[in-house]
Amino acid sequence: MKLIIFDLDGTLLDTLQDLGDSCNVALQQYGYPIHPLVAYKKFVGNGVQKLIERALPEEARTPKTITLLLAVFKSYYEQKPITHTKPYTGIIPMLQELKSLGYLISVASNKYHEAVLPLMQQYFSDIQFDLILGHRAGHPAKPDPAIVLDSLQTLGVSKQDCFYVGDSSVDMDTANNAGVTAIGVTWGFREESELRQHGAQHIIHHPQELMEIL
Ligand SMILES: O=C(O)COP(=O)(O)O
Repeated sequence: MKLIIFDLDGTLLDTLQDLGDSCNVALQQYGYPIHPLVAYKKFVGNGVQKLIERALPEEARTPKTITLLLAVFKSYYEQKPITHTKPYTGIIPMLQELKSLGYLISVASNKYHEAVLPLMQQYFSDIQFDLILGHRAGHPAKPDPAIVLDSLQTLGVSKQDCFYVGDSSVDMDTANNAGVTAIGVTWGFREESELRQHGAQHIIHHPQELMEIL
């Protein structure tokens, strides 16, 4: 059976504005300069702790400050209604088609696991994902291949039957580190050149193009 593993932020869901807004609220609360949304395209990808670290001025990137801002970020991100997040155009029909053709589908995100689950419930409750994994404390984050290898083991799939789909260098590195096929998507947060430099074996510009590769 073939497994398609999807990254979440920038691949299935456009989460940029809600992430950026939440981080800007935290920055503002402690008197640090905020960023335009476009800057967040480069900050997202290695989990929320890294997002906050990158958003802070270099001299303020201490563990204590990051922890303080992280608490504000999480309370805002988890409590405010998620208003701007949405699946990219064509994602839902593509997922439905994969399921109807018998593929296994899963999510492997660097977003903390507790935030991944409600988002999946809110936007994909009609689609039966076979596994959903966000970043869990004590587990290495992507680009470490552990999350992919765990998924393969849990679902009983071999590497050659696994395709990993993502929008960033972190995703391409993760797929290559795990030894599975790396598919880069250009509708997310990063440039096609970045995906190619990090070993994308295929590049797609619209979700429907995925079907041609599988
Ligand atoms: O939270 C992040 O930084 C990125 O999450 P992702 O792995 O779903 O892109």
